[in-house]
Amino acid sequence: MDTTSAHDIARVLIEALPYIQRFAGTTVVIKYGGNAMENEELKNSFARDVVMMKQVGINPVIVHGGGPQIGSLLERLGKESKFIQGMRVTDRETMDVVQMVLGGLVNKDIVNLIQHNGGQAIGLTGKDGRLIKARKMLLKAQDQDNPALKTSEIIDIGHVGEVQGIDTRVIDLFAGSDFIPVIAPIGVDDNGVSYNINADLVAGKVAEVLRAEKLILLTNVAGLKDKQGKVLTGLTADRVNELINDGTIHGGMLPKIGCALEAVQNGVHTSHIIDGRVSHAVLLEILTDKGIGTLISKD
Ligand SMILES: Nc1ncnc2c1ncn2[C@@H]1O[C@H](COP(=O)(O)OP(=O)(O)O)[C@@H](O)[C@H]1O
Ligand SMILES: CC(=O)N[C@@H](CCC(=O)OP(=O)(O)O)C(=O)O
Repeated sequence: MDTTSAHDIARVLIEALPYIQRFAGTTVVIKYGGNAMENEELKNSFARDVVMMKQVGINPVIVHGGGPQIGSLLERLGKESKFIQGMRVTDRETMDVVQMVLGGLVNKDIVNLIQHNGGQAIGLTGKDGRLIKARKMLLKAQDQDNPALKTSEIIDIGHVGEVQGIDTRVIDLFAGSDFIPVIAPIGVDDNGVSYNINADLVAGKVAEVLRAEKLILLTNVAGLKDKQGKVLTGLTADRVNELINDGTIHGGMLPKIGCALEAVQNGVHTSHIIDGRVSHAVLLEILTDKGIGTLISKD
């Protein structure tokens, strides 16, 4: 190693020091999904980031998605994926596939990845310790002429749930230990019925109940963009509502921004929508002066 690169390393470590001091002992909830979960190099860089965070005293809690993985198994089984307002229509058979893919394949893959990169991880679904209490999502139909408006008609999308409550006791077990919890977004109701829940919604609620310092949502774009494609940051509720009303925010970004905003209004310090296609995106957000992506705060 020459002196220049040794100096670069020293500079980077020193830049990270105030952030390590500030965030040590806090909880950071990360929604892991998209490209960062499909590309080998990005998978390992994500796992290293999480292991590094834990090592410097931050408590990462991972909530993962897996929509594309569910879709590909359904396709192999000859079943078509159907989404209404961003939610997967989930009949009984689809619910079995969701549980196999999210609770089995994807969850254990992430646990394995973290272990392989030098950390300790435990995989959970919302059924373990009844961590995620769910209820059936009652989806209101959209007005045909104006999709931003909802009608009173309820559409039945099967076993799709929303979070009714999070029992933090299971997660609390890990706070003082070396283990990083990895949570699959499957919930259960009072009658033991299982529900498929959008992973962004679960991450937002988990961050709220844990009073997390940060909620970080990894996605496949550089952040929330304006109509010209410029990434916006430093957003508050008023500005986000303007961007929703003028149509700048639409599609999959709507629920994402919704839970990012709700989280900061319910006690999370900041929410971040960041680019999962960038290697070490999580560490760049947490431990550098510039940060990356879109930051949302209460005021
Ligand atoms: N204003 C916006 N800025 C950025 N992306 C937006 C915006 N409005 C809509 N989108 C769309 O939202 C998508 C992200 O949502 P989604 O695909 O559901 O993400 P993920 O699969 O990571 O949960 C982007 O790929 C983009 O197509
Ligand atoms: C109800 C609903 O739509 N659930 C999602 C759960 C997985 C998820 O949210 O995955 P991503 O974050 O990768 O999209 C689904 O079945 O696809």
